[in-house]
Amino acid sequence: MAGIFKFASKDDLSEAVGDHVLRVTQEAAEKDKFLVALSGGSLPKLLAAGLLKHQDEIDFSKWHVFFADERHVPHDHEDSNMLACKNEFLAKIPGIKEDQVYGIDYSVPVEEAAQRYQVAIEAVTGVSAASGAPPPSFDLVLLGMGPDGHTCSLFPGHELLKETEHWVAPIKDSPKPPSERITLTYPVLNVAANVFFLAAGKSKEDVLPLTAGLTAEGLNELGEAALPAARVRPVSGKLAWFVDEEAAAKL
Ligand SMILES: O=C1O[C@H](COP(=O)(O)O)[C@@H](O)[C@H](O)[C@H]1O
Repeated sequence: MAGIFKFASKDDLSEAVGDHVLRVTQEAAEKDKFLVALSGGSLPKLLAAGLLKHQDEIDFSKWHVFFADERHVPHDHEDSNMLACKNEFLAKIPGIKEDQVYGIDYSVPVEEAAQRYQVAIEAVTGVSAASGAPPPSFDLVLLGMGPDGHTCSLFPGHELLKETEHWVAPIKDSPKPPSERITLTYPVLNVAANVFFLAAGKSKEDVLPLTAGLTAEGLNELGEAALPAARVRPVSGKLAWFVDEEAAAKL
């Protein structure tokens, strides 16, 4: 089972995540690049206060910000995960410049957009998928989870859960609109150095025991039948869940 941190309110949760992000950046102080993947949904709002609180202590100049998943829409579209993150905190942090934030190319078909996003990750990390090298390790991946147990744009029962080759994949039939999206895949998620899930609210209470609360043995037994969020288990990185009391009611 992952480390689970439980809080009385969303504000407390946000503050704790901010403290942990600060700690992780301090631990990576000797690195010249800090690779982050952000999510959309409820996460940008949940994360904002905690992160902004530490904006003078975190060296954002090293940050390269990608999105764990993104909807195939223009950058100023209300469904854009990047826009949500910009509105909530990215645009409020002077240390993060426009060219440190990697949006998808929505002007090309979603398959091409996914491929180009992987190329963008290759360019920043210097790791080439074609060379057969293992995927690069993000320093910090911040994930949300839907009430159905999806995370990123990895949905229960979807073919993409079986992806073993690509780091970024397109999806054209997302059960949650909009239908076209790109998403990081397990090969890259599960080599991250730190994965933090943020989950708050009653709509998550039924799914928390099946994801955050699932033991390693339980995961082994379920195998591919486990919910997408439960299958994010970094092989040597750290996994932590930040949840509020409402979400944790059935844990
Ligand atoms: O569609 C998405 O949903 C998930 C979960 O969203 P939430 O509102 O239930 O937190 C989110 O993590 C993902 O980035 C987003 O594209």
